[in-house]
Amino acid sequence: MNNTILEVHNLQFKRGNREILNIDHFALHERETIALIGPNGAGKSTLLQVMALLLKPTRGTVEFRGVPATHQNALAIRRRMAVVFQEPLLLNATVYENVATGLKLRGVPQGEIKKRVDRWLELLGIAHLAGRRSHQLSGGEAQRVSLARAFALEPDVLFLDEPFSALDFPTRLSMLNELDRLLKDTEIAAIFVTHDFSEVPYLTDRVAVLKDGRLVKTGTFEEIFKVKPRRENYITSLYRVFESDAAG
Ligand SMILES: Nc1ncnc2c1ncn2[C@@H]1O[C@H](COP(=O)(O)OP(=O)(O)OP(=O)(O)O)[C@@H](O)[C@H]1O
Repeated sequence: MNNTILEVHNLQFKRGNREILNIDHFALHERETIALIGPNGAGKSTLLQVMALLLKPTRGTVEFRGVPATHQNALAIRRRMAVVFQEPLLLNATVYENVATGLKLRGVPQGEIKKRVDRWLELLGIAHLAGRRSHQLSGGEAQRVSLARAFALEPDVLFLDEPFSALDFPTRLSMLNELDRLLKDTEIAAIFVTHDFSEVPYLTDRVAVLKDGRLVKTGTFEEIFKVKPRRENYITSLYRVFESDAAG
């Protein structure tokens, strides 16, 4: 496929002497959603942060639309990306200001900022919270703000690091469905990190399995799990994906 938006080559990431990641090649394509899964400590968050240019690899390259990231172009590339973390990390300000701030920093004109913020607060069902300060929000509301902030940036790539793991089950389910719809509508490419297999069928064109810092499998949901993706809880049947280390 030549519609690659983000790609890593010959990647190694070390903390001190300890190798955390060692990945020959991994690519995200335009409009694609990849679920990055693996056990605790496999290196999922680290890989996400390396791909989002928040951590510098010890060796190897991250390419954005075929251009290797360097010290000189990293900021410009990062402005084409947005990250949503497990903790919403909101500013101590109103919901509106939280969504608007990134746009101000990017020099988006005032009128356009208002249009975009209003649109995304509406789409995420939090328009009524625009004037509410961040510390007065529930966990689910705060994560909606965090998603609105990311989508309002109109990124080319969205990184999601276990964004819903702190939410209760019904909230998580509705957020997964909404996020799936928003990604389809906007055609933003995304990497979604989760260690909860029940989330995988919601946001997946392909699945990448990371174990001990290595990519042990990539493929469609069916190729990886040998079952059709259905939006229900697969927890027990899906553990077999970790039984083999064969790359694929
Ligand atoms: N700041 C840090 N300093 C030292 N080691 C770290 C740091 N952050 C992560 N690690 C180590 O790097 C390895 C990979 O961590 P990472 O958070 O990327 O894994 P993960 O797959 O996202 O795990 P989880 O599912 O538990 O979130 C782990 O062994 C972890 O202990």
